Order: sequence, then structure tokens, then C-alpha cells
Amino acid sequence: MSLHIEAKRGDIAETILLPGDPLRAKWISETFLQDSTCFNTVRNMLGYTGTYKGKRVSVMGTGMGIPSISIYSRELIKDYGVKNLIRVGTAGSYQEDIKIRDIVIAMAASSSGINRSRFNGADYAPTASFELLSKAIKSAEKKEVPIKAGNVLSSDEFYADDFNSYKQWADFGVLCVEMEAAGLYTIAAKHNVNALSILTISDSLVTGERTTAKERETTFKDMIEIALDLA
Ligand SMILES: O=P(O)(O)O[C@H]1O[C@H](CO)[C@@H](O)[C@H]1O
Ligand SMILES: O=c1cc[nH]c(=O)[nH]1
Repeated sequence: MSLHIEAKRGDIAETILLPGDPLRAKWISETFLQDSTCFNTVRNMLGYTGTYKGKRVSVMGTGMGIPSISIYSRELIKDYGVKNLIRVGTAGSYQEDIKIRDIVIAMAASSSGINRSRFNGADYAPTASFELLSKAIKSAEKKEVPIKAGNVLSSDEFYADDFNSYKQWADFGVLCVEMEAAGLYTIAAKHNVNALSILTISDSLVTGERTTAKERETTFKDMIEIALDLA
């Protein structure tokens, strides 16, 4: 048992899917896993372990933002021996050609600056695991699911005071915004394990389109199946 997770060591698989929303974790468990059991209810941050195509895999919510995913990913790695951490999140598109429901893989994750204090003012570049990234691309190709990959922004704020501030990131090729990938990649790198963020576009800052909260909780099947193939 760790401070925020009540599972026993051994209850959590080496590969875990990490949605921000704990109810998306429950939906993934109920929809895709066999023989699934719940290993965490602390703070309602639901976590489950089951099998997918015969392979043991876990899924657990992380909450929103870098501080929250940093707590859970550190405990999963240090206290439970997790080796592959795959975020399955939603994101807002920054680019005209990235549409609602498109899948984006975060090769790199910019941030509002959380790593500056860690690195005495210098800019660390959090990046995806090449091994997981390559496997995810192969899985998507096999399923004939188009994906885009590139730099994303892991923002510390959902509601920016200046809405148009996204345009500068967009000008520099950032594909979309979410709130956790940079934290996950940094913690994984520190502990020498693999991390990847697979994102489905839930809304567009360019067009103003958006999906509902229910759709964000219970859809985005292609992203989940690509992530589960990495187990
Ligand atoms: O859908 P999730 O995985 O929570 O991801 C995105 O959605 C939340 C904001 O609505 C943030 O956590 C952001 O990163
Ligand atoms: O962090 C996020 C997630 C989805 N959509 C956004 O605009 N921001």
C-alpha cells in the first residue's frame, strides 16, 4: 500500500493505462478487460487489473494536471514496479487539420515550466519512450487508424485568461493541449521506465467544436485499443 493507492504489491500489472478521468478507467475495465478486479478506491481514483487478449494489464485514473499524475505515476513505479505507463487522454486541437476524434501521440511535451525548478531554470525536454511510440505506430497502422505525432503542450491551466495565447504554440508546430504528458514523461525518465501519451481530440480551439463529458468518459475506442496492444 502506498500513500494514495491501497493495492498490495503484485496487484498492479507492469503495463498500465492512465486516463485522467477515473470513470474512464472504470469504463475501460468494463469494456475491454477480462476477469478485472478493482485495486484502488482511495480518493475515488479507481484502478483495475485484468487481462486483454491473455495479457495482464491495469488501468487507473490519474486526476487532472501534472501534480496529480506525478503523484500516481511515482507511486506506481516505486511502490508497485510498473514499467510501462500509457496515458490515454483527451486534448484540445491547436491546428486546423487536427479534427475532433483524431488521435495524437505526444512525441514530446512542452509545459508551463514545472521542470524549471527541478533543473535550476534550465529547460528539460520531456519525451516519449521510443519503444512504446514505435509499437503504438505499428498497432495503429495494422488497424488502419490514422494517427499524428508531435509536440503537445501540457498546460497548467484549462481556462487561459488570454484565449488567443494558444496561437503562439500553434505557430511553433504544437499539435494540441492537455495537462499531464510532460509530468508523466519526466517522472518515467527519472525512474528509467517507459511512458507514452496517446490523446484523442475532444475539442478544437480553432473551430470551437467540442464533445460532451459523457463522450469523453466512454468513447475513444481506437485510442484504447492501440494502448492495450502495448501490454
Ligand atoms: O481527459 P483527460 O485524460 O483528463 O485529459 C484532459 O482532460 C482534462 C481537462 O478536461 C485534463 O486532465 C486534460 O489533460
Ligand atoms: O487540457 C485540455 C483537454 C482537452 N481540451 C482542452 O482544451 N484542454
